[in-house]
Amino acid sequence: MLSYEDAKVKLDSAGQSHVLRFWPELSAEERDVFLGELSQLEPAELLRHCRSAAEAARRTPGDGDRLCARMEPVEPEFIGGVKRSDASSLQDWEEEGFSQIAQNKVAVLLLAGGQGTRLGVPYPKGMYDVGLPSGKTLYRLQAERIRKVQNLASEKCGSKCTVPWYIMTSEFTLEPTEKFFKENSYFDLDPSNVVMFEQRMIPAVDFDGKIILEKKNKIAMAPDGNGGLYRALVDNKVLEDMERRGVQYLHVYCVDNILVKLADPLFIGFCVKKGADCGAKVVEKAYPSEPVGVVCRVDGVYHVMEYSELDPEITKQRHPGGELVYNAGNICNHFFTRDFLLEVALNYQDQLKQHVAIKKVPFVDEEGNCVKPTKPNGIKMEKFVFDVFQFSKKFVAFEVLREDEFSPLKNADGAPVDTPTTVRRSLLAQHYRWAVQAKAVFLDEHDNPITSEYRQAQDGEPPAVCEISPLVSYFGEGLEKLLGHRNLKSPFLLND
Ligand SMILES: CC(=O)N[C@H]1[C@@H](OP(=O)(O)O)O[C@H](CO)[C@@H](O)[C@@H]1O
Repeated sequence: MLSYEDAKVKLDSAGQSHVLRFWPELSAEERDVFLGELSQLEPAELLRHCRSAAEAARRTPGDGDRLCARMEPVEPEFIGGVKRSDASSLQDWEEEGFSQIAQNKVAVLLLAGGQGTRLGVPYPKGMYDVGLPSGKTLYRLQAERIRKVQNLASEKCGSKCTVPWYIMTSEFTLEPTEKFFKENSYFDLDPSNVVMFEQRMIPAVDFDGKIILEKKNKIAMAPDGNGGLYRALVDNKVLEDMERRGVQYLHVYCVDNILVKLADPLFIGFCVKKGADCGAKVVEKAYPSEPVGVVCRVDGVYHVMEYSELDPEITKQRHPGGELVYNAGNICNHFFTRDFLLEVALNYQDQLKQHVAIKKVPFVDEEGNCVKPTKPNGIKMEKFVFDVFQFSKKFVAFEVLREDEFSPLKNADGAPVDTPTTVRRSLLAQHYRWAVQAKAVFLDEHDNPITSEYRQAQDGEPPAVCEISPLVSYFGEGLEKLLGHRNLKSPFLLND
């Protein structure tokens, strides 16, 4: 254990002596906890971090503007996609994806270290129950899709296979996530194929580069952003684990999209066939200020400009036909080869840009009272997962349909978009469409078939409540024999 003297030297050398100012008031137990936390900080790194946070905070607005000035949209012909490609190419890519899955070469990696501040729940977002008839949480839906895609690949290719599930958590989410998985018997996945690891935390600092104390014996820490992935892969020897299992391709995604297609064979197959080392799924942006990053080029290199750093005027630009110029919305679904990740881990992870988020960070004042600030007082530095695209030798983008693949849970109910209500609706609307496509007939409360006109309603609640277990259908397939020409009453739940 670090001694008080060592901690003092460490903090003094990083210009952070104030961190110990409440030391005389702490109990023996509180001191131990504090020293335990401080022992994890490395002085040189700490100094660099605090300095660069303060510098970056001074520089941010101009920096974003400079990048925006060098942005260009990606050429439409560069983007592959569900609407853009012919049926036989789509089939070809999907078969390729299934074949790679069947050979145990594909894994999924979930980014689940975030605190879900906007959603406002004190537990990991993946544990959220959005109010589906089945009561399934986001984690359960994802686990069941993994089980189903494994089964589909095994059936199609005649060999039993596994899609390992890597889950990057943080200090906030690791314990509850582990507990939740155990309580739910790993959703019937083999626990040895679910690998949880933790990303690093870094201190939040004030505008002068001084570490913020959250309590008298606790530094305000925050996860290092989803780009902390690359460091965490090294810290936790995850790439070695992938090598042992023979995994070559990785589908990385963030936890909050209820429609996520885990290990999507079409996307994987597309990327593999194109010889890509790195890829991103995109959707057409819904409106100029939609909070999604934009896939574009900066100085000719593929890049995602994050919504928080985009000039609002640029987001409003339109082509003469009315379409947004920067239309390729990032849905945080990425493809990487293991070789590419290895190269990033070895050569580039230190070069990843630090993005600055100015936040309200709770702190202790001079008298030792805990204060919840009313205006931003601190800087959290974050790395972004997509900032490695610039190192790619062959980057591809693949456009998918929003109504089929993107509905994220970001905000609490009451907000206009991306709430438990909107994501529940998106899933139920998709399942309703699948059932209707499979020629099911929904009956209204008077036992009359719901008319086709009614069926086509896109906004709001679907005309009937229909939920289909991912264990029955991964993406709408195989439903005709189960639902074709059946009369169904709402709410209808199709379980395995
Ligand atoms: C750093 C990062 O990955 N940001 C992503 C991520 O942002 P959030 O701030 O987590 O909502 O998810 C968005 C899609 O839901 C995507 O558009 C954006 O680019």
